[in-house]
Amino acid sequence: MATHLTSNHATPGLIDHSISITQPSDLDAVETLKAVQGIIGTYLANGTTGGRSRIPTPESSAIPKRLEVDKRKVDDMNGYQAQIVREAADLLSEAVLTSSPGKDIDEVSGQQQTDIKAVESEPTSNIAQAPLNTQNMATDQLDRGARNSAATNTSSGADRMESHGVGTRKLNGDSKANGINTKASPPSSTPQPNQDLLDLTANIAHSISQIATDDAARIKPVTDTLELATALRPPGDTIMGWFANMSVISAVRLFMHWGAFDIIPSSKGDSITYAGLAARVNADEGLIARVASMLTSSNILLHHPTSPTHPAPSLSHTPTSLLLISGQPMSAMFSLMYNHVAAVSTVLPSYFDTYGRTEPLGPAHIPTSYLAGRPEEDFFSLLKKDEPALRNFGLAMRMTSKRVPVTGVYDMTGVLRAAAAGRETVWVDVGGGDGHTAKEFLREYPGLSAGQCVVQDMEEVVEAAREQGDEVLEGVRWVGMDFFKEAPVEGALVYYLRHIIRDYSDPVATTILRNISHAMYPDSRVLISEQLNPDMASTPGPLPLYAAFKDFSMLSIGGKERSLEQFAALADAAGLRVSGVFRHAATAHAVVELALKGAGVGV
Ligand SMILES: C[S@@+](CC[C@H](N)C(=O)[O-])C[C@H]1O[C@@H](n2cnc3c(N)ncnc32)[C@H](O)[C@@H]1O
Repeated sequence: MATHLTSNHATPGLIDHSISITQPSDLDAVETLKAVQGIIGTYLANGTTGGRSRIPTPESSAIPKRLEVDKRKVDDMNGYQAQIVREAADLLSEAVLTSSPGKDIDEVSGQQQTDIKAVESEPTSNIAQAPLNTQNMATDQLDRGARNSAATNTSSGADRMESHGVGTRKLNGDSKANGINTKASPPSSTPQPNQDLLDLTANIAHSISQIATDDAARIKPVTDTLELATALRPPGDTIMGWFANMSVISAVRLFMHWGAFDIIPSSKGDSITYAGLAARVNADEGLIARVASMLTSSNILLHHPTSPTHPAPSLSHTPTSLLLISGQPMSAMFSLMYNHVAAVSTVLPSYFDTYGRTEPLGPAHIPTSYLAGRPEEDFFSLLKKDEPALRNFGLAMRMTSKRVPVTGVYDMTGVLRAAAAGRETVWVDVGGGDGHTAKEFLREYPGLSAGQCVVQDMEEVVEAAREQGDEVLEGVRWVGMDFFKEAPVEGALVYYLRHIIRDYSDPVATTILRNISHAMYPDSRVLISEQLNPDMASTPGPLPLYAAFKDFSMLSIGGKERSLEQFAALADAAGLRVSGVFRHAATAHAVVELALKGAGVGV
């Protein structure tokens, strides 16, 4: 993965490094989005000229009240692309024609017009290879766009059209998202496109141009696409959608519990009859059909009616259901989320009635341990006593390294310099689990040797990891410890905490950091690698939904996601200071670097 490191000294005294990823683009998706933009662009270009409408009147239009898809462009595409373009054009034309041009538009300086040609004429490769300052600017705008646009997730589609439309975007200064020029043009009495939706489509196209094969970079366009869908969906359907989701989750849970995903043949083209599956899981065929219906309706499994190739109704896997087969990290994560978020949600009201309406302080007396009937335990001590659950947790953590970047965020120059100079202990992975993240660093940076690395975790975890005998980790020093009580390795260059601090409340997180601070040398650094929330007080609009959900789910175990200001407060309480911030462009993930207060330049 090629990365560019840039520094942005926006906050005095704080180094803010932003990573932009230069990757090959997903051309099919980009072309599709560009075609959608082209349609919107054509509509806009025809729609207003100096205030005079050039849109054909409904009577003279061959396809009245619909955007006319450029037939030649669609014919050039493959069937799937063409279908997406037609559907998008239909959806957008509905939104365009149903959104009210009145109040919002009058409040701003006239209808804005997106100059889509600027994007269309720029080859995708140019977008990916644009000068760094341009890329970072675009990314920054995208991030702000995501935050602003996430506002709509909490309001109904109808509210959104009225209160989060053109006017809001304009007021938030977000009308030039992604470097796409917007021009003011006089208001027109003709029904006008909703600029917010057009900006969002442009955002999506831009984000897709940045993605390659890693899941992390796909999150942004997916989130924006969901927002687009939310904006276009009638409000009642949004709520009905939640009900449907609840049933999907129940059905997935049942199929996992019955081992049904494991029994459906996983090789391409293979299927199993409903009757066959029912027999294998010892269930009634009618029951299997009803549960499976939730999964086929939501495109998790594929239904095959009776046909020459399927003598009886059958089921087969999709790429999604393959991830739910036991032993897959995503399947492990589903169990984790089900047990510690979905199931815990049923006791949250009584938990807060019992403990008071305050953030859980932890590490014990958290919603998860309350549900388990052992409130005096903390999350990990509960896990330690349940061997399958502990194994499942370790497996689930592997999934997070696929979706959230491990390497490629922090600038490793100083680390590699210290490694080359022969420093005894360069890297201590605190709460490093089975060493899967240490392994990624060792693979990515051959200059760092296993003997210079330590992986610390609870005794039980370290024992199990050692037994795995992973080749890449050979030579790594494994240390069983309790980070609430100690930091047994002194003077390492880096104390790396990935997804540790977020598991705990402020007082507990401070204890962990303070213990580490006692082991640090003046040039040592703590690296906190996790989600970095925007500051709620100064950011217009709420968190992106994905970021909010991650924070809310941490509530169950007494943890939280934090902003830079919150990390700075933690650091201060632990005798440390924030010395750098390294953001990942495609996700909300970052590495926050801490140094001892008063220590000079280090890494
Ligand atoms: C959320 S996981 C993160 C694992 C890994 N850093 C990653 O990013 O995948 C938290 C880790 O902290 C470890 N842990 C929990 N309590 C601990 C304690 N008191 N002392 C040391 N390690 C602990 C857990 O066993 C687990 O491996």
